[in-house]
Amino acid sequence: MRGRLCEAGPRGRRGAPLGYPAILRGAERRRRHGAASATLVRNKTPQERDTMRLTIERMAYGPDGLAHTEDGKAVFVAGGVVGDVVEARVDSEDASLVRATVESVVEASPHRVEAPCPFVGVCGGCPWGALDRKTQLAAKEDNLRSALMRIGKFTADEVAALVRPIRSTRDAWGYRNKVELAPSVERGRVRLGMHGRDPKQIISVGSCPLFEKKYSRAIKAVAGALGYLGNSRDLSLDRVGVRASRRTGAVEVALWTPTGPFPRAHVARVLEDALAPTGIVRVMTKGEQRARRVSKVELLAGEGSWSEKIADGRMRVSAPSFFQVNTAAAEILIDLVMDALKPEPEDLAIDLYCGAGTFTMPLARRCDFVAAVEAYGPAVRDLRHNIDAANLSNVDIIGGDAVKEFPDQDADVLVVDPPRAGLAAEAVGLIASTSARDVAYVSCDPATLARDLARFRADGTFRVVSATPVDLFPQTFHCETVVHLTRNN
Ligand SMILES: C[S@@+](CC[C@H](N)C(=O)[O-])C[C@H]1O[C@@H](n2cnc3c(N)ncnc32)[C@H](O)[C@@H]1O
Repeated sequence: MRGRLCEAGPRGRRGAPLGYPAILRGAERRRRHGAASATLVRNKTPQERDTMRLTIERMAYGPDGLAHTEDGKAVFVAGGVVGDVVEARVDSEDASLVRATVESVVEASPHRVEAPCPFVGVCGGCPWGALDRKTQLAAKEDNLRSALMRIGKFTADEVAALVRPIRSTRDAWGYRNKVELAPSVERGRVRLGMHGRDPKQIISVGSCPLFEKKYSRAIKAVAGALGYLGNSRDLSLDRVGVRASRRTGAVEVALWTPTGPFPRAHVARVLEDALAPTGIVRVMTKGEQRARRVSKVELLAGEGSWSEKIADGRMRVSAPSFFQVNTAAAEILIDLVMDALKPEPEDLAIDLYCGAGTFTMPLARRCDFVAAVEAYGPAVRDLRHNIDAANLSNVDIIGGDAVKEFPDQDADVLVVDPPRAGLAAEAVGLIASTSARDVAYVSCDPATLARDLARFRADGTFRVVSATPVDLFPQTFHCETVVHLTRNN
């Protein structure tokens, strides 16, 4: 196995991490399975579990490959890559679908590659890491087309005309400016690792090839320092965020804990010795585990927020605020939004779900005035800071819900970038009530995007000009899309 970047973890036969399918070769394959075939067979394993031989037909919108049983039932196959013939163990089955996990690859797909991490398929970070990039990109385009047809009810001809080729950056690995580590206790010792495919499982890794290459040491240093400290003191860590920028040199460690006593000075000293980050903060939360709210961000050492250069500006982002995890690909989003809106110096703009200002700042540099709406307090404060630091005085920052606090001012151009849930149902009518000539919809979920585009179509004020997928998250099924809508005449 090339380039073992991750250090420890669960291992199966031949030293492969558990969950990582064995690829059978030549005689061994023929002995165990006969000639590879696309037909499904059901055998009992020694553990009396059903296994199936399946051909993976395509990648699902999710971590798995998709296959079908002989009677046409969909099978979501963990560890399967489009084109593989696999022997898969059935994990669950109901009336409509089967979930299965690859036990062995009988016939490896020509699209299968060796990933630079042995935890592909075990760790939740890069479920498509064993699939070549070209096929990943094609699968993301297909998934967008499929959502627009199935959910948005666009015809195949309409979709063919609307969906542009996917845009991507060169970095297929090492692109993430942020990772999150979670604590676990193994044999009485505290460890920090990544969430597994099964989110309850924590995978101890020494580094992650998705994380910013220049700071590949950071994960091991933070996990080692906090694991060491956690064995002698109760840190009550919920999670630890590490953000790093090769452009500014900023490295921030954010420790998420409930309110209460915390060995601040000790933690800061140990982390500074281990990593010398530019900032260490503690994000204090309160409330029940599932619905914890941030009550305060406490500075432990250095700077209280992380900084990044993006497009023609610089942004500061505090630990709880959203920031696009792939800065170079986020610049493609900004270009696509500006290409769609073509803002003019006398234009009024609205930026809904604006975060810390990724689109607000480029709009403010090009337009006369921008009204920017964001619900999350820390992001509103970051936006205020970013606008001031950039000497921009033409932005009205509105803290609140994008629908309830929809700006009173009119707009010539408008951008929306909602979370995965997409737009609130009332948003389409509110957007249609402005005189905006063009709208850019930035989406991280093809399904809710397709639903919302159907709503725009039903409303009739705007029509879709183009939908451009952007590969913001290589090695995963996630895909960002920028849609350009223009006013119907
Ligand atoms: C996908 S992020 C985009 C942020 C920003 N446009 C960017 O690219 O950095 C979505 C943002 O919407 C905010 N948000 C979530 N629900 C909201 C709501 N109902 N009204 C306004 N903002 C909301 C989140 O806090 C988050 O900052």
